[in-house]
Amino acid sequence: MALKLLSKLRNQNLQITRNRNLHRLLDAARFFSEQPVSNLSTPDDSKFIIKNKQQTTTSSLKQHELAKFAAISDTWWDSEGPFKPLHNMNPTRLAFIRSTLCRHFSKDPNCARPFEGLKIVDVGCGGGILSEPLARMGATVTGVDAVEKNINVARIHADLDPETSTIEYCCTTAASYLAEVAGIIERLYSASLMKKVIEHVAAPAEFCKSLAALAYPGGATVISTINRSMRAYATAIVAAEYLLHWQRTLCLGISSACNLLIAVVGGGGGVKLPKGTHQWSSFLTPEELVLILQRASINVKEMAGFVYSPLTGRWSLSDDISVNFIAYGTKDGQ
Ligand SMILES: C[S@@+](CC[C@H](N)C(=O)[O-])C[C@H]1O[C@@H](n2cnc3c(N)ncnc32)[C@H](O)[C@@H]1O
Repeated sequence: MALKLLSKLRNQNLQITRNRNLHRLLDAARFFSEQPVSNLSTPDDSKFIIKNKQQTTTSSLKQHELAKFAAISDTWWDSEGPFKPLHNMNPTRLAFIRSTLCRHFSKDPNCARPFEGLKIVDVGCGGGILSEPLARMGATVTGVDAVEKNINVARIHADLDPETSTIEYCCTTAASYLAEVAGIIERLYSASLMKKVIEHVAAPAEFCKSLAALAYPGGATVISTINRSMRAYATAIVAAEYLLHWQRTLCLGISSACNLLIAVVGGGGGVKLPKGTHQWSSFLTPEELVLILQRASINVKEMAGFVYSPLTGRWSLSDDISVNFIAYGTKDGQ
């Protein structure tokens, strides 16, 4: 079984930024191929089981996570607020999405509206920070989020510009949305995207299955998330959520030391996040994500990391996937 999976992964011609990463992925594949899919879900899934007449499904919702986003929903478009990291990362993640989707759909990445003719679903769209530029690039965009306040903010903001007012926003989960469109090929998408969401859901494997099913056969999926590494713990949690909070109450000298530490470990992006935004145990390693996606009929073709430069205050794409990373995959079939 493990060997079959390994050779399948090798045959996929996975384009990963470093061979070292490819070996790590294959090693992990050997381990995870022996684990049932349910082991890749968080232990508190049982609280979120929804039963209906036909089947038992595991809901992707973590109510306490959703409450965190609802509480700060009016700050989505404040580029200096809690969502500053997402605003800062946007050009970099859009560059990856533009290059991979243009390659996949044979579009010209250099034209003004490269996504003309593509239907894209942005799952866990929040206030629409990513959905809006996708619409400006010509895509027909649907944004889906489980928090009503987020969807309201996204709708109001998108309506301010005729180019983004075309975005369709729905307050629902990926699974419920899928139940609506399942079996109607015209309602499926060229690409399904999920940015910084999987680390907030209860059942990542189920969630990815819904995400994959929203794309038509031969379509694409792009996912970004945070690696469950020690470095991610140091930067995305300790530095971004705690040190920068303490910094407010400490003297200037210590404050500079905090900044230096954050700059040295990198990846925190020099931004202050609300405490409890992330739970390290909910992060997935790239190896786990590849396996989960594979089981959802998505073959990961390319992966890249995001790194933050404290000198320029900017994010860029890198071969370092130890903290923030993004993956592009294609869906089986034509
Ligand atoms: C960190 S935000 C990311 C927002 C957006 N994708 C971006 O990168 O700009 C995570 C979003 O996922 C949403 N979310 C969490 N669990 C969800 C679920 N099961 N179904 C749909 N949305 C969910 C939250 O409400 C929140 O808006």
